[in-house]
Amino acid sequence: MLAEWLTASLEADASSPDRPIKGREGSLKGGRYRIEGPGLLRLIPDTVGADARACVLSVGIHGNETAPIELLGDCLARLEAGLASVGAPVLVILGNLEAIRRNTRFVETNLNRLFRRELDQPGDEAVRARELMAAVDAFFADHSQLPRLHYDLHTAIRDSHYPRFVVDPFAETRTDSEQWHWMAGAGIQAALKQHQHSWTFSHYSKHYHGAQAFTLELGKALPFGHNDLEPLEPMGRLIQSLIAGQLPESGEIQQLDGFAVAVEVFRESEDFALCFADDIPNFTEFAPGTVVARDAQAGDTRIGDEPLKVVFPNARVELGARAALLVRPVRLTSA
Ligand SMILES: O=C(O)CCC(=O)N[C@@H](CCC(=O)O)C(=O)O
Ligand SMILES: [Zn+2]
Repeated sequence: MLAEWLTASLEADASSPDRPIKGREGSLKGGRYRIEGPGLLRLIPDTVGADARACVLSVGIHGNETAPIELLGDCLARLEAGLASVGAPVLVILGNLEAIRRNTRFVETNLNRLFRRELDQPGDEAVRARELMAAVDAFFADHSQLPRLHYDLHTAIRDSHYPRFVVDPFAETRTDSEQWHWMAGAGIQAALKQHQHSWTFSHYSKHYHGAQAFTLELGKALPFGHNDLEPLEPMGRLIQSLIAGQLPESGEIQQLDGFAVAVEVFRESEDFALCFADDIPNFTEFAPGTVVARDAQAGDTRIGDEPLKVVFPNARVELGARAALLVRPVRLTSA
């Protein structure tokens, strides 16, 4: 049943989405699972491992980013087959169910900009954001004695000079350097530190719950069945270690290239354009003086005295939304 949970969540009747599966429980090696609602599953250990974290693992916050869903599906299948065990409490989240069904990034609005407690807007994605925030709040409250962790797994729209990288959301709390070691051990190639609040799902867990929380970009967004999961095997092992309540494989910080956001470009008007080809890879560098964006209201965005690299460029975002990040190299420290 567990391996089918992802499929069952997607197949649930949209008019009564939780009817077929909510409340179902089953046993696993080392513990059990309980289905909490549509796209919400808890793994419950019999005994919590000495190195366990309270882990939130989310996928499908953007509906067309399928590789993380397949990766997590493989981890759940291994659990169900008794090839792996549960040793930590885990909340598994399948984010935007309707967008996954439609293989689209979102239906009405980008779910990954809605994770703020004051959110009062209507619409299906806002309803889902409130459900997911409540699920995370309840989960962390139930495990307040454990360190908190949230990995929100994504894939990027375009190719990248670093196919696998993490975004470290801005927050008052420090990022634990142990995380850089785990990321390096899991085949992550770069880390990008945010400079201001972004109201993404990982930011929610870091800002409101003090969790170690990241958005992980694991390759390029492709439809189900077209993903090459081989480069994600080390990430699969990291996830399996977290579920088992064990310390993951550790790599060297030097294996990760560090970056920090220098400029965030927002689309302020209908008359907005990015001044480079639509298909350039993430982390493409622009020389000082280059105009990278034109906006009828905000004016031109020109690279200043130092070269900057562009990440997540997207001219077709909603008005007021982020259209690109311009980033500079920084050193990741183990302090
Ligand atoms: O490839 C892209 O342009 C977007 C990929 C994606 O969905 N990225 C996340 C990053 C979230 C963050 O900044 O932490 C997003 O845009 O929501
Ligand atoms: Zn995404």
